[in-house]
Amino acid sequence: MCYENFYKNFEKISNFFFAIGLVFERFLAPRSQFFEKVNGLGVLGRFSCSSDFDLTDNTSSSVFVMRTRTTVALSWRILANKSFSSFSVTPNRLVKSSFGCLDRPDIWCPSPLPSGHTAAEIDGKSIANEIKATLATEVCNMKNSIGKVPGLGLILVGKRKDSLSFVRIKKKACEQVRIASVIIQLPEDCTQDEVLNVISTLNHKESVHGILVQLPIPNHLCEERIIKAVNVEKDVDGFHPVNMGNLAMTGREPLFVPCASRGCIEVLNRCNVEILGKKAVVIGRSMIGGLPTSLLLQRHHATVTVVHAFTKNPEEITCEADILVSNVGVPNFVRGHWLKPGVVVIDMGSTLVKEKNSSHVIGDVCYEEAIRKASAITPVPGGVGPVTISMLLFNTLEAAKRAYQWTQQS
Ligand SMILES: NC(=O)C1=CN([C@@H]2O[C@H](COP(=O)(O)OP(=O)(O)OC[C@H]3O[C@@H](n4cnc5c(N)ncnc54)[C@H](OP(=O)(O)O)[C@@H]3O)[C@@H](O)[C@H]2O)C=CC1
Ligand SMILES: Nc1nc(=O)c2c([nH]1)NC[C@@H]1CN(c3ccc(C(=O)N[C@@H](CCC(=O)O)C(=O)O)cc3)C=[N+]21
Repeated sequence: MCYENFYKNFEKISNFFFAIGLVFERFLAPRSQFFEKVNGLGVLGRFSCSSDFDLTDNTSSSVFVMRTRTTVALSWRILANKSFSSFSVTPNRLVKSSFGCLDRPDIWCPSPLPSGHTAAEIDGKSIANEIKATLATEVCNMKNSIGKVPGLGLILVGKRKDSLSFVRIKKKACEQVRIASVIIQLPEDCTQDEVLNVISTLNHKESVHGILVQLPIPNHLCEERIIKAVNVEKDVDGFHPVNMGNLAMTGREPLFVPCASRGCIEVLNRCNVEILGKKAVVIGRSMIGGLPTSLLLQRHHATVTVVHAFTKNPEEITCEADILVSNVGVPNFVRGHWLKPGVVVIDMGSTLVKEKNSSHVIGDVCYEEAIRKASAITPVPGGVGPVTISMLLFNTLEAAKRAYQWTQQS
């Protein structure tokens, strides 16, 4: 009875919100900067006023309680003037609620974004330039104070076009911030020992503070042994099992965090995207991309789901994400209908595609479709890739600072 009385009043209020929300959404929102807040009200109303349940039944009552709590939480968020992305955490699948399992289909669908909506394009190049400017100053200060600069050794086995291109980009970035770099190229058919010898030489070289073996390497070589051979203190890729293990363990600090994953968090932070408590879905679980990114997102207190090649119906998982990271290497893999409206998309895919005489890189996400749904998205090229490179420079400077026990103040 108590519920019923409360519900009657509650429904009146929520219907009122719903009506206002609809009016704004239909007539004013397309021209109003206040759409985000108003849409939130529409969502709130729509969420709470759907009355397809019977209050006499216990399960429905618990749903009602859940709706009430959600609505109160949403109201608080609206009043607290939070951003649109905050609304995207609305639980739209009551069936999965911990408040009781209902054998019902979805009863609320997110309202569509206004027609003509396009996501904010995240400018990774500018972010990378900002980071590089700070790093360049620090490298210069180091040089002036102790007469040393950080050094990076890049090992490239074989002649893969994409690897060659990535290594060149890394070397050029080093030059921009005055980090010394050396590329050591080995033939496709080199032996395991030859690679290990090069790593050992660089491990002992005082002027080299970071070592990177460009991946993938030819199949006859043992990736595991090669990565393990890099001195943990020079492992600027963060792929050494000790660094990766420490990343996975709460309370432990890896010496280096993989550059792409750090780049992903850097992009989210700089775009003021809240990570804590958000649903993040990472597509891919490779050592260089998906796995460390999922670990790092957990460290930032996101609730993380990993999608991989054996995941059934991946779109059912991705469409719940507030933050979606894709690291697969298949162009246009992620389609528009895989996304929840308002999601923030980080496209880590970077596949080199040949076209007649030229070649260019393509991401994993179908950009044209995604911009109709996402609130923000990293393009390819010019998104998270350049930030990844700047994180490699950051890690190399960190390695040198540790080696010389040098800090800005000293
Ligand atoms: N921008 C950046 O900073 C970086 C970009 N990259 C780019 O990311 C892409 C992936 O690289 P890399 O991690 O080396 O590739 P890998 O091939 O090592 O890993 C690909 C991942 O995608 C998963 N996958 C493959 N097919 C599917 C599918 N149909 N559905 C769901 N998941 C699938 C695989 O799952 P499973 O494990 O089950 O096989 C695997 O975990 C490349 O384009 C690369 O250039 C990589 C690192 C950094
Ligand atoms: N040991 C190792 N460490 C890596 O970090 C590593 C690796 N191996 N193997 C391959 C992947 C891939 N990766 C990219 C980094 C930057 C861009 C990048 O800067 N992309 C530019 C475009 C590049 C272009 O135009 O060719 C952009 O997106 O704007 C892309 C991909 C690092 N990886």
